[in-house]
Amino acid sequence: MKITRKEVLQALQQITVPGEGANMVDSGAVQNVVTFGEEVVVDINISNPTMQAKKKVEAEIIKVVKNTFSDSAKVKVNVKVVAADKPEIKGKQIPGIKNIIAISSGKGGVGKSTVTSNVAISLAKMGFNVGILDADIYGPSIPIMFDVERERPLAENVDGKSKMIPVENYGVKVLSIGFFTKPNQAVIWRGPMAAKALNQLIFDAAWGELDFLLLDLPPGTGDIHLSIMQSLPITGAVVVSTPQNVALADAKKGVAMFQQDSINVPVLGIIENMAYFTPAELPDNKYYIFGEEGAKYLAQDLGVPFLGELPIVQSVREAGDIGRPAALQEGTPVTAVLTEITRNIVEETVKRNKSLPPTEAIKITTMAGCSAVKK
Ligand SMILES: Nc1ncnc2c1ncn2[C@@H]1O[C@H](COP(=O)(O)OP(=O)(O)OP(=O)(O)O)[C@@H](O)[C@H]1O
Repeated sequence: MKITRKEVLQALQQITVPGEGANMVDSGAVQNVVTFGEEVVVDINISNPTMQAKKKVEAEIIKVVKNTFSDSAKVKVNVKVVAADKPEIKGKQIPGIKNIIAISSGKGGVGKSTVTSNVAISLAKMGFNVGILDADIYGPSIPIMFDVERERPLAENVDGKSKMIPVENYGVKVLSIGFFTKPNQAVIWRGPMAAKALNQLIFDAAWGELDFLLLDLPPGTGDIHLSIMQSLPITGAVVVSTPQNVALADAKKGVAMFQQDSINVPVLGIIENMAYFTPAELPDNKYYIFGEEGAKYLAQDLGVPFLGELPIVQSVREAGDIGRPAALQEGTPVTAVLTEITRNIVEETVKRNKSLPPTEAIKITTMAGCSAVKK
Protein backbone atom coordinates (compact mmCIF):
# COMPACT_ATOMS: atom_id res chain seq x y z
CA MET A 1 0.00 0.00 0.00
CA LYS A 2 1.33 3.43 -0.93
CA ILE A 3 0.39 6.31 1.34
CA THR A 4 0.60 9.83 -0.08
CA ARG A 5 1.53 13.03 1.68
CA LYS A 6 -1.78 14.63 0.74
CA GLU A 7 -3.78 11.78 2.30
CA VAL A 8 -1.76 12.02 5.52
CA LEU A 9 -2.39 15.78 5.75
CA GLN A 10 -6.11 15.13 5.26
CA ALA A 11 -6.05 12.54 8.07
CA LEU A 12 -4.18 14.92 10.40
CA GLN A 13 -6.91 17.53 9.88
CA GLN A 14 -9.10 15.38 12.15
CA ILE A 15 -7.00 16.08 15.27
CA THR A 16 -5.75 19.08 17.23
CA VAL A 17 -2.73 19.78 19.40
CA PRO A 18 -4.01 19.79 23.04
CA GLY A 19 -4.97 23.31 24.09
CA GLU A 20 -5.21 24.61 20.49
CA GLY A 21 -8.50 25.24 18.72
CA ALA A 22 -7.85 24.57 15.02
CA ASN A 23 -6.72 21.19 13.70
CA MET A 24 -2.96 20.62 13.68
CA VAL A 25 -2.59 21.22 9.95
CA ASP A 26 -4.58 24.47 9.79
CA SER A 27 -3.02 25.77 13.02
CA GLY A 28 0.40 25.47 11.35
CA ALA A 29 1.69 22.98 13.95
CA VAL A 30 2.48 20.30 11.33
CA GLN A 31 5.74 21.38 9.71
CA ASN A 32 6.36 18.59 7.26
CA VAL A 33 5.07 15.18 6.15
CA VAL A 34 7.17 12.70 4.20
CA THR A 35 5.96 9.28 2.97
CA PHE A 36 7.80 6.27 1.53
CA GLY A 37 5.39 3.44 0.67
CA GLU A 38 3.91 2.52 4.06
CA GLU A 39 6.31 4.70 6.07
CA VAL A 40 5.16 8.10 7.26
CA VAL A 41 7.28 10.78 8.97
CA VAL A 42 5.54 13.77 10.56
CA ASP A 43 7.39 16.82 11.92
CA ILE A 44 5.31 18.89 14.33
CA ASN A 45 5.93 21.93 16.56
CA ILE A 46 4.11 22.35 19.88
CA SER A 47 4.41 25.03 22.55
CA ASN A 48 3.59 22.91 25.62
CA PRO A 49 6.98 21.70 26.91
CA THR A 50 5.69 18.78 29.02
CA MET A 51 6.49 15.16 28.31
CA GLN A 52 2.77 14.34 28.52
CA ALA A 53 1.93 16.82 25.77
CA LYS A 54 4.66 15.42 23.51
CA LYS A 55 3.55 11.84 24.11
CA LYS A 56 -0.10 12.70 23.55
CA VAL A 57 0.57 14.41 20.23
CA GLU A 58 2.75 11.51 19.10
CA ALA A 59 0.19 8.86 20.13
CA GLU A 60 -2.68 10.69 18.43
CA ILE A 61 -0.82 11.08 15.15
CA ILE A 62 0.16 7.40 15.12
CA LYS A 63 -3.43 6.40 15.91
CA VAL A 64 -5.05 8.52 13.22
CA VAL A 65 -2.59 7.39 10.52
CA LYS A 66 -3.00 3.70 11.40
CA ASN A 67 -6.79 4.01 11.59
CA THR A 68 -6.95 5.81 8.25
CA PHE A 69 -4.56 3.59 6.30
CA SER A 70 -3.43 0.35 7.89
CA ASP A 71 -2.21 -1.04 11.16
CA SER A 72 0.99 -2.03 9.43
CA ALA A 73 1.85 1.59 8.53
CA LYS A 74 5.13 2.68 10.13
CA VAL A 75 4.77 6.13 11.65
CA LYS A 76 7.56 8.32 13.04
CA VAL A 77 6.68 11.59 14.74
CA ASN A 78 9.30 14.27 15.41
CA VAL A 79 7.93 16.62 18.06
CA LYS A 80 9.74 19.92 18.57
CA VAL A 81 8.89 22.31 21.40
CA VAL A 82 8.95 25.95 20.39
CA ALA A 83 8.45 28.80 22.85
CA ALA A 84 5.15 30.63 22.45
CA ASP A 85 5.72 34.10 21.00
CA LYS A 86 3.57 35.92 23.47
CA PRO A 87 5.26 37.24 26.60
CA GLU A 88 4.02 35.07 29.44
CA ILE A 89 4.59 37.42 32.30
CA LYS A 90 2.40 40.40 32.94
CA GLY A 91 2.84 43.19 35.40
CA LYS A 92 6.18 44.53 36.60
CA GLN A 93 8.64 42.04 37.94
CA ILE A 94 9.29 42.21 41.63
CA PRO A 95 12.88 42.72 42.66
CA GLY A 96 14.10 39.79 44.73
CA ILE A 97 11.13 37.48 44.03
CA LYS A 98 12.19 34.89 41.49
CA ASN A 99 9.03 32.83 41.04
CA ILE A 100 5.41 33.49 41.91
CA ILE A 101 3.40 30.28 41.84
CA ALA A 102 -0.39 30.62 41.99
CA ILE A 103 -2.10 27.70 43.74
CA SER A 104 -5.72 27.44 42.73
CA SER A 105 -8.69 25.12 42.74
CA GLY A 106 -11.89 25.40 40.80
CA LYS A 107 -13.95 24.08 43.69
CA GLY A 108 -13.76 25.22 47.32
CA GLY A 109 -12.66 22.96 50.15
CA VAL A 110 -10.52 20.59 48.10
CA GLY A 111 -7.43 21.31 50.20
CA LYS A 112 -5.76 24.16 48.32
CA SER A 113 -4.56 25.95 51.47
CA THR A 114 -3.46 22.67 53.05
CA VAL A 115 -1.38 21.88 49.97
CA THR A 116 0.01 25.45 49.81
CA SER A 117 1.15 25.34 53.46
CA ASN A 118 2.74 21.93 53.17
CA VAL A 119 4.48 22.67 49.87
CA ALA A 120 5.82 25.94 51.33
CA ILE A 121 7.28 24.12 54.32
CA SER A 122 8.71 21.36 52.12
CA LEU A 123 10.38 24.01 49.93
CA ALA A 124 11.80 25.72 53.03
CA LYS A 125 13.13 22.35 54.26
CA MET A 126 14.87 21.89 50.89
CA GLY A 127 16.70 25.17 51.48
CA PHE A 128 14.64 27.60 49.39
CA ASN A 129 13.58 31.05 50.57
CA VAL A 130 9.80 30.89 50.58
CA GLY A 131 6.86 33.17 51.16
CA ILE A 132 3.11 32.67 51.06
CA LEU A 133 0.68 35.37 50.05
CA ASP A 134 -2.75 34.26 51.20
CA ALA A 135 -5.08 35.83 48.67
CA ASP A 136 -8.12 33.77 49.62
CA ILE A 137 -10.43 36.68 50.26
CA TYR A 138 -13.39 34.38 50.94
CA GLY A 139 -11.71 32.42 53.74
CA PRO A 140 -8.05 33.15 54.42
CA SER A 141 -6.86 30.09 56.34
CA ILE A 142 -3.07 30.33 56.06
CA PRO A 143 -2.68 32.31 59.35
CA ILE A 144 -4.38 29.43 61.23
CA MET A 145 -2.31 26.80 59.46
CA PHE A 146 0.89 28.69 60.39
CA ASP A 147 -0.27 29.47 63.91
CA VAL A 148 0.11 33.23 63.35
CA GLU A 149 -3.56 34.09 63.51
CA ARG A 150 -3.11 36.71 66.20
CA GLU A 151 -0.03 38.33 64.74
CA ARG A 152 -0.04 41.48 62.68
CA PRO A 153 2.72 42.53 60.29
CA LEU A 154 4.87 45.43 61.51
CA ALA A 155 6.12 48.24 59.34
CA GLU A 156 9.75 48.91 58.55
CA ASN A 157 11.43 51.80 56.81
CA VAL A 158 13.18 50.59 53.65
CA ASP A 159 14.93 53.24 51.53
CA GLY A 160 12.66 55.96 52.89
CA LYS A 161 9.48 53.97 52.28
CA SER A 162 7.36 52.29 54.92
CA LYS A 163 7.06 48.57 54.11
CA MET A 164 5.18 45.72 55.78
CA ILE A 165 7.31 42.98 57.24
CA PRO A 166 5.76 39.56 56.58
CA VAL A 167 5.10 37.41 59.64
CA GLU A 168 7.43 34.41 59.73
CA ASN A 169 7.02 30.88 61.08
CA TYR A 170 8.58 27.51 60.22
CA GLY A 171 11.01 29.29 57.86
CA VAL A 172 8.17 30.68 55.70
CA LYS A 173 7.25 34.36 55.38
CA VAL A 174 3.50 34.92 55.42
CA LEU A 175 1.20 37.78 54.52
CA SER A 176 -2.53 37.22 54.45
CA ILE A 177 -5.48 39.28 53.48
CA GLY A 178 -6.88 37.88 56.76
CA PHE A 179 -4.45 40.08 58.75
CA PHE A 180 -6.36 43.12 57.55
CA THR A 181 -10.00 42.04 57.86
CA LYS A 182 -11.99 41.44 61.03
CA PRO A 183 -12.76 37.72 61.52
CA ASN A 184 -16.53 38.09 61.76
CA GLN A 185 -16.97 40.86 59.27
CA ALA A 186 -18.19 40.04 55.77
CA VAL A 187 -16.07 41.87 53.23
CA ILE A 188 -17.39 42.21 49.73
CA TRP A 189 -14.52 42.32 47.31
CA ARG A 190 -14.66 43.31 43.72
CA GLY A 191 -11.94 42.17 41.33
CA PRO A 192 -10.00 45.43 40.97
CA MET A 193 -10.22 46.05 44.75
CA ALA A 194 -8.82 42.61 45.53
CA ALA A 195 -6.11 43.03 42.91
CA LYS A 196 -5.14 46.40 44.43
CA ALA A 197 -4.97 44.97 47.95
CA LEU A 198 -2.83 42.08 46.74
CA ASN A 199 -0.57 44.39 44.77
CA GLN A 200 0.06 46.28 48.00
CA LEU A 201 0.78 43.05 49.85
CA ILE A 202 3.34 42.17 47.22
CA PHE A 203 4.92 45.50 46.30
CA ASP A 204 4.65 47.32 49.63
CA ALA A 205 6.05 44.48 51.69
CA ALA A 206 9.65 43.74 52.60
CA TRP A 207 9.74 40.16 51.30
CA GLY A 208 13.52 40.18 50.86
CA GLU A 209 15.01 37.57 48.53
CA LEU A 210 12.53 34.79 47.72
CA ASP A 211 13.00 31.76 45.47
CA PHE A 212 9.26 31.08 45.61
CA LEU A 213 6.25 33.16 46.55
CA LEU A 214 3.18 30.89 46.70
CA LEU A 215 -0.07 32.67 46.05
CA ASP A 216 -3.04 30.93 47.70
CA LEU A 217 -5.89 32.03 45.43
CA PRO A 218 -9.58 32.08 46.30
CA PRO A 219 -11.49 29.09 44.91
CA GLY A 220 -13.30 29.58 41.60
CA THR A 221 -12.68 31.16 38.24
CA GLY A 222 -14.41 34.53 38.44
CA ASP A 223 -13.77 38.19 37.88
CA ILE A 224 -11.53 38.35 40.97
CA HIS A 225 -9.20 35.76 39.47
CA LEU A 226 -8.99 37.60 36.18
CA SER A 227 -8.03 40.81 37.97
CA ILE A 228 -5.41 39.09 40.12
CA MET A 229 -3.88 37.19 37.21
CA GLN A 230 -3.72 40.20 34.96
CA SER A 231 -2.06 42.43 37.51
CA LEU A 232 0.61 40.15 38.96
CA PRO A 233 3.68 38.70 37.28
CA ILE A 234 2.82 35.02 37.83
CA THR A 235 5.41 32.46 36.80
CA GLY A 236 3.07 29.47 36.71
CA ALA A 237 -0.05 27.96 38.23
CA VAL A 238 -0.75 24.75 40.11
CA VAL A 239 -4.31 23.42 40.24
CA VAL A 240 -5.47 21.30 43.19
CA SER A 241 -8.42 18.92 42.81
CA THR A 242 -9.94 15.91 44.48
CA PRO A 243 -10.72 12.95 42.18
CA GLN A 244 -14.46 13.67 42.43
CA ASN A 245 -16.29 14.57 39.23
CA VAL A 246 -17.71 17.86 40.53
CA ALA A 247 -14.24 18.97 41.61
CA LEU A 248 -12.65 17.82 38.35
CA ALA A 249 -15.13 19.76 36.25
CA ASP A 250 -14.15 22.92 38.16
CA ALA A 251 -10.44 22.08 38.00
CA LYS A 252 -10.79 21.84 34.23
CA LYS A 253 -12.29 25.32 34.18
CA GLY A 254 -9.37 26.46 36.35
CA VAL A 255 -6.82 25.15 33.85
CA ALA A 256 -8.79 26.70 30.97
CA MET A 257 -8.80 30.04 32.81
CA PHE A 258 -5.00 30.10 33.08
CA GLN A 259 -4.62 29.04 29.45
CA GLN A 260 -6.99 31.56 27.92
CA ASP A 261 -5.41 34.23 25.74
CA SER A 262 -6.04 37.18 28.05
CA ILE A 263 -4.37 35.40 30.97
CA ASN A 264 -1.90 32.95 29.45
CA VAL A 265 -0.20 31.76 32.63
CA PRO A 266 1.65 28.44 32.14
CA VAL A 267 0.05 25.60 34.10
CA LEU A 268 2.80 23.75 35.99
CA GLY A 269 0.47 20.87 36.78
CA ILE A 270 -2.36 19.32 38.74
CA ILE A 271 -2.20 17.86 42.26
CA GLU A 272 -4.73 15.24 43.32
CA ASN A 273 -5.68 15.77 46.98
CA MET A 274 -7.69 13.32 49.09
CA ALA A 275 -6.70 10.73 46.46
CA TYR A 276 -7.43 7.71 48.68
CA PHE A 277 -7.70 6.60 52.30
CA THR A 278 -5.59 3.92 53.96
CA PRO A 279 -6.67 2.84 57.48
CA ALA A 280 -3.76 2.41 59.91
CA GLU A 281 -4.81 -1.18 60.67
CA LEU A 282 -4.89 -2.11 56.94
CA PRO A 283 -1.77 -0.39 55.59
CA ASP A 284 -1.91 -2.19 52.23
CA ASN A 285 -5.49 -1.18 51.44
CA LYS A 286 -6.47 1.91 49.52
CA TYR A 287 -10.07 3.14 49.53
CA TYR A 288 -10.89 5.57 46.74
CA ILE A 289 -13.53 7.58 48.59
CA PHE A 290 -13.84 10.37 46.00
CA GLY A 291 -13.09 8.19 42.96
CA GLU A 292 -9.89 6.74 41.56
CA GLU A 293 -7.18 8.78 39.82
CA GLY A 294 -9.63 11.32 38.35
CA ALA A 295 -7.19 14.23 38.58
CA LYS A 296 -4.43 12.13 37.04
CA TYR A 297 -6.61 11.35 34.03
CA LEU A 298 -7.64 14.99 33.79
CA ALA A 299 -3.98 16.02 33.66
CA GLN A 300 -3.35 13.49 30.88
CA ASP A 301 -6.39 14.68 28.97
CA LEU A 302 -5.39 18.32 29.18
CA GLY A 303 -1.74 17.60 28.41
CA VAL A 304 -0.51 19.20 31.64
CA PRO A 305 1.87 17.56 34.13
CA PHE A 306 0.52 15.45 36.99
CA LEU A 307 2.38 16.56 40.11
CA GLY A 308 1.32 13.80 42.50
CA GLU A 309 -1.37 12.55 44.83
CA LEU A 310 -1.87 13.25 48.52
CA PRO A 311 -4.03 10.76 50.43
CA ILE A 312 -6.66 11.64 53.03
CA VAL A 313 -4.85 11.43 56.33
CA GLN A 314 -6.34 12.39 59.66
CA SER A 315 -3.04 13.85 60.85
CA VAL A 316 -2.93 16.18 57.82
CA ARG A 317 -6.23 17.70 58.89
CA GLU A 318 -5.26 17.81 62.58
CA ALA A 319 -1.84 19.28 61.84
CA GLY A 320 -3.42 22.05 59.76
CA ASP A 321 -5.98 22.82 62.45
CA ILE A 322 -3.40 23.19 65.23
CA GLY A 323 -1.12 25.29 63.06
CA ARG A 324 1.75 22.84 62.55
CA PRO A 325 1.43 21.52 58.97
CA ALA A 326 2.18 17.81 58.43
CA ALA A 327 5.28 18.57 56.33
CA LEU A 328 7.03 19.62 59.56
CA GLN A 329 7.06 16.00 60.72
CA GLU A 330 10.12 13.93 59.85
CA GLY A 331 10.18 10.54 58.15
CA THR A 332 6.44 9.93 57.81
CA PRO A 333 4.82 8.55 54.62
CA VAL A 334 2.92 11.84 54.23
CA THR A 335 6.15 13.84 54.38
CA ALA A 336 7.61 11.63 51.65
CA VAL A 337 4.56 12.25 49.44
CA LEU A 338 4.73 16.00 50.05
CA THR A 339 8.45 16.08 49.25
CA GLU A 340 7.77 14.27 45.97
CA ILE A 341 5.00 16.70 45.00
CA THR A 342 7.21 19.67 45.91
CA ARG A 343 10.12 18.32 43.85
CA ASN A 344 7.81 17.96 40.88
CA ILE A 345 6.69 21.57 41.25
CA VAL A 346 10.32 22.72 41.33
CA GLU A 347 11.15 20.60 38.28
CA GLU A 348 8.23 22.00 36.32
CA THR A 349 9.17 25.55 37.33
CA VAL A 350 12.71 24.99 36.12
CA LYS A 351 11.42 23.57 32.81
CA ARG A 352 9.02 26.47 32.45
CA ASN A 353 11.77 29.00 33.04
CA LYS A 354 13.96 27.31 30.44
CA SER A 355 11.34 27.12 27.72
CA LEU A 356 9.37 30.34 28.14
CA PRO A 357 10.31 34.01 28.57
CA PRO A 358 11.36 35.03 32.11
CA THR A 359 10.58 36.13 35.18
CA GLU A 360 14.11 35.70 36.29
CA ALA A 361 15.08 32.03 36.08
CA ILE A 362 15.12 30.33 39.41
CA LYS A 363 18.43 29.99 41.13
CA ILE A 364 18.61 26.93 43.28
CA THR A 365 20.59 26.91 46.50
CA THR A 366 19.99 23.30 47.52
CA MET A 367 17.75 20.80 45.80
CA ALA A 368 17.77 17.31 47.18
CA GLY A 369 17.60 14.84 44.30
CA CYS A 370 15.88 17.01 41.71
CA SER A 371 17.12 15.85 38.32
CA ALA A 372 15.90 18.78 36.23
CA VAL A 373 17.86 21.29 38.26
CA LYS A 374 21.36 22.35 37.30
CA LYS A 375 23.13 23.79 40.29
N1 LIG B 1 -5.10 15.32 52.40
C1 LIG B 1 -5.94 15.65 53.39
N2 LIG B 1 -6.22 14.78 54.39
C2 LIG B 1 -7.08 15.13 55.38
N3 LIG B 1 -7.70 16.31 55.48
C3 LIG B 1 -7.43 17.22 54.52
C4 LIG B 1 -6.55 16.95 53.43
N4 LIG B 1 -6.50 18.05 52.65
C5 LIG B 1 -7.30 18.97 53.21
N5 LIG B 1 -7.88 18.48 54.32
C6 LIG B 1 -8.83 19.16 55.20
O1 LIG B 1 -9.94 19.58 54.38
C7 LIG B 1 -10.41 20.86 54.81
C8 LIG B 1 -10.36 21.84 53.64
O2 LIG B 1 -9.00 22.09 53.32
P1 LIG B 1 -8.46 23.51 52.90
O3 LIG B 1 -8.92 24.57 53.83
O4 LIG B 1 -6.99 23.36 52.69
O5 LIG B 1 -9.22 23.65 51.50
P2 LIG B 1 -9.28 24.89 50.50
O6 LIG B 1 -9.45 24.29 49.16
O7 LIG B 1 -8.14 25.80 50.72
O8 LIG B 1 -10.60 25.57 50.96
P3 LIG B 1 -11.18 27.02 50.57
O9 LIG B 1 -12.26 26.74 49.61
O10 LIG B 1 -11.68 27.58 51.86
O11 LIG B 1 -10.07 27.83 49.99
C9 LIG B 1 -9.53 21.28 55.98
O12 LIG B 1 -10.18 20.92 57.16
C10 LIG B 1 -8.26 20.45 55.81
O13 LIG B 1 -7.62 20.18 57.03
